[in-house]
Amino acid sequence: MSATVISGKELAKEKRESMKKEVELLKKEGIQPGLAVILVGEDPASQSYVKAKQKACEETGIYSVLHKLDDSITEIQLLDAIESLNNDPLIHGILVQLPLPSHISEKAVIESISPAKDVDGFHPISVGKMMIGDETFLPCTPFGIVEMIKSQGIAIEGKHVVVIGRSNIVGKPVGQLLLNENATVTYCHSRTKDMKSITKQADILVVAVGKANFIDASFIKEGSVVIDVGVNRLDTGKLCGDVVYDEAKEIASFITPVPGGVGPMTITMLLFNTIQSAKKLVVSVK
Ligand SMILES: Nc1nc(=O)c2c([nH]1)NC[C@@H]1CN(c3ccc(C(=O)N[C@@H](CCC(=O)O)C(=O)O)cc3)C=[N+]21
Repeated sequence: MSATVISGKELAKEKRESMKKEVELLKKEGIQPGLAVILVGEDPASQSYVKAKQKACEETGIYSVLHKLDDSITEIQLLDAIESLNNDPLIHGILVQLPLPSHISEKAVIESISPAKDVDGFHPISVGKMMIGDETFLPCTPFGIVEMIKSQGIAIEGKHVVVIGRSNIVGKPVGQLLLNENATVTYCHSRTKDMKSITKQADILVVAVGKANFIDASFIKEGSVVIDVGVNRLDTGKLCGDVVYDEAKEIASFITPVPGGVGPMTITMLLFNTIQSAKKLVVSVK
């Protein structure tokens, strides 16, 4: 039997429609959610992601500003730009597009963003709160993945989740969020021995490696849920995930496609976090 395809694109569309209504109501209260995106340099992939984020803001009624900075900028200049956005009352969310040029410390930059405007959820304060289950901005890709799983009525509690990848922006936090939902979580990574024997036990397999065709059908348990976080641009220009989709689709019960899967949900949760941030301000003004 062929798996049910979880369309991130469709779910994103639904969520963005209801967020648009929420933004209209907020505007009536005199507040328009505002997102600032900082892009350093000319990387074509980063440029296209940033464009997609801006378009999504526009469609939802969120105010967005793009700060395009030359890649010769110094770290101090970038930190100054962030500081002025931290103090800008029209801005509720700040996103610095990663990766940054190698002469700039990503750690210093992330830590300079006010935790109150950290809509990416990358600041150590946000990460710590997520870890202990306190309310905070959740990182957009992991948050989007949890929403996709829940949208299908799939129970997470008690399930064996296997995450392949341990990056700070996807692998580690997606495991933590699913643990918070009472899953049993195992992490696999480049030093894992006999990865297949572990992934074969996964009820929910999250693949965040960044290598095209890394996971074929032989790694997947019959009837499992396969979440493909990979965004790999092939030489042909085609975008593909980390999973051999056509094979996996015949074994899994649910699968996310690339494109049209996790990517559009990442942007949607960024909009969600920006609206949440603006709402906190409304409450504090009242
Ligand atoms: N501070 C920061 N926050 C991020 O959230 C962040 C980042 N830096 N750096 C880069 C990654 C990557 N990322 C994606 C978002 C959407 C799609 C997306 O919507 N992809 C479409 C296809 C897009 C295309 O065709 O190129 C899809 O999968 O259907 C992909 C990748 C956010 N990132």
